[in-house]
Amino acid sequence: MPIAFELNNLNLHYGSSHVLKNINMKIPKHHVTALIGPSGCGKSALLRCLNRMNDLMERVKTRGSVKLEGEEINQSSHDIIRLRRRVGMVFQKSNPFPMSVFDNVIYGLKIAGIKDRKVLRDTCERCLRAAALWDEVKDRLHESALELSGGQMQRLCIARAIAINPDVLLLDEPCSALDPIATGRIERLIHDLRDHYTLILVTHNMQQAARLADYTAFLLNGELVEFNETSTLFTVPLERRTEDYITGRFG
Ligand SMILES: Nc1ncnc2c1ncn2[C@@H]1O[C@H](COP(=O)(O)OP(=O)(O)OP(=O)(O)O)[C@@H](O)[C@H]1O
Repeated sequence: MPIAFELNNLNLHYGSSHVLKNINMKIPKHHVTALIGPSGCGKSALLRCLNRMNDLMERVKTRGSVKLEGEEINQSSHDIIRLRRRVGMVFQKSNPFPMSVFDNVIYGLKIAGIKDRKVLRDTCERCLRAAALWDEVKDRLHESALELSGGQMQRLCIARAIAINPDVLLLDEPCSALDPIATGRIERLIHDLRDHYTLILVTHNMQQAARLADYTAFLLNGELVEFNETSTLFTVPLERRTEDYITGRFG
């Protein structure tokens, strides 16, 4: 199976705390992989290793190898701008820019110097359709994005992330601030996007991981305890610690 990311002996320290411990995993391409585990176990830290967002933090030290399609990204000489173009990110709290819906979606293209109005218009429509938002906003493209609902804002952030044609989308608890209806829409969207992108999802919600993910990784205290097909991990976990977590005995 084609692999998007390959992690070998990945270690991360924030100051004196050892947050990720010898992580080894291969994340399949064009599938949904969920990262689950109790609060503070290192899910977001691991996600941030995949587009080097940890570099923005102070007193952080990353050791080991992270390869994206065979290319080492965890070295200072790696082109971070290119990496972040290939690996888009959507956060827990949607963060539309204070500008119109249209300008939000095409923001990355404008930064890249694309000015052709037709290209910008077509990209905007294509990405809003892909994010299942077009019908709701097609008559409000030039209104402020800050007037959208929370769920619409989150889909707008997904549209903005895919406008620059990434290979991978990192989703850090994208539904945690949403009601069940908006969550359902985002879940359907994630399901549909897997044909075109590699999706890696941090979630607190085990039902969500079970519904959406092809593969699930269970982390505990910075260790990768188990990484398997979701159906296997939730029905016949190999590790006692996984079983205890998914059956609610701790966490
Ligand atoms: N900027 C930082 N500086 C120092 N320590 C940090 C920083 N960010 C996170 N940590 C610590 O790293 C560990 C892992 O944090 P991380 O946010 O990855 O956990 P998580 O599994 O995503 O948790 P949650 O589910 O609560 O979001 C925690 O102990 C946390 O306190």
